[in-house]
Amino acid sequence: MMNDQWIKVRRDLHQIPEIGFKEFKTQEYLLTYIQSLPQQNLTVEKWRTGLFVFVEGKKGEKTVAYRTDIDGLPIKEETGFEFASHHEGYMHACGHDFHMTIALGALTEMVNQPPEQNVLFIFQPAEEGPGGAELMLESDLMKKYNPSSIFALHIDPKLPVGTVSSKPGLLFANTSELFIDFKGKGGHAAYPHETKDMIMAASAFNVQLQQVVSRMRDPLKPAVVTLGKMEAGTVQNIIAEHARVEGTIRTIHPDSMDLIKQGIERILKGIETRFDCQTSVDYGANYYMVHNDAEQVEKFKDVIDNSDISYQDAPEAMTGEDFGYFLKGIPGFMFWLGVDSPYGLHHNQLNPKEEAIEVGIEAVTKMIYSES
Ligand SMILES: CC(=O)N[C@@H](CCC[C@H](N)C(=O)O)C(=O)O
Repeated sequence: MMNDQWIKVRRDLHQIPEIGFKEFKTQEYLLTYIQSLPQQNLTVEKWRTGLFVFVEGKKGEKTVAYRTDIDGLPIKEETGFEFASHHEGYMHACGHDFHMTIALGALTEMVNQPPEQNVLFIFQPAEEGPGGAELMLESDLMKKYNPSSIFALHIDPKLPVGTVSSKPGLLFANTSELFIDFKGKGGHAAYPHETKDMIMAASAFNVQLQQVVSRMRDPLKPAVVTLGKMEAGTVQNIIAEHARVEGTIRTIHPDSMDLIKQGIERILKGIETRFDCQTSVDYGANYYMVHNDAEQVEKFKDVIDNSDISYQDAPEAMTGEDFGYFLKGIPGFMFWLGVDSPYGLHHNQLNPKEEAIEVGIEAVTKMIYSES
């Protein structure tokens, strides 16, 4: 396929973003495309809203796995693209439309020119949450295919097109979601002394939360705590009886995660006493760090050095990726693919350059063909 045909696939997928475990149209689109390929060395199996696609190699002594994520985000797209999301309030703002297109491109090449070794393409749901990787890793299908190595990519808006980047060891952080509810006695805005104001409670919590990283965490162990959403109240003249904050915790060291959670819970105890209210905390999805296998990264570097693509050493990032679970079970790595967008990941105007699709397909296929 020429690049403009891949651009069409990317744009088709861009129009149908769906959130974790609801990727029904996406799965259908992927299946329709995959079923249009010659099927002689292919086995396609559904797993919830994802897919396992096995390509039998010529020797077939071992299996290398390549994973793409397939879900979108609950963000209202503001790109103004003619191919913008058809799903109001949802957008492929993390590049999974690119990731899927590149996986389909690499799969097509594997079908047309079978590799020496088997390849397992994993189309994984729910990367943004609640997490599909850990469940897929534990699935019977994964046990059946039992890959000996695994890799994946993520688009990088800050890198130029034609560049990939990775590093041995830690690439992405450990993450935990954070959801906290505050409940108290609401009431008339004119009688604050008869109420427990949950806007005040949540606001006081947010201010104290900043001290978890600045005062409770070991400064030599990097961490981030961010609240991305806050909701409270019903109308301007009623004191809110309920407030909710939603956020994420990121740490480089797995043990810092527990300490930060303990710090949050201590602050919440204080908030309960001070505001005479109840709080409840839920840590949602927790992702294990992405820790790259040094040998696999070295091999990838060699493969890229023998191509027109440039390789850069990547810094560690506070991004999270449940691909880390696959790497906990199988040696492998993740790399960044340069897409040169003025807007970053999770931005409503993310605009990755489509020329990067071909670069991604080349990097992935070259890595797979290097398995002799
Ligand atoms: C690559 C990327 O942007 N990944 C997401 C993963 C989200 C994990 C989870 N929902 C959380 O917020 O902890 C990221 O936000 O880094």
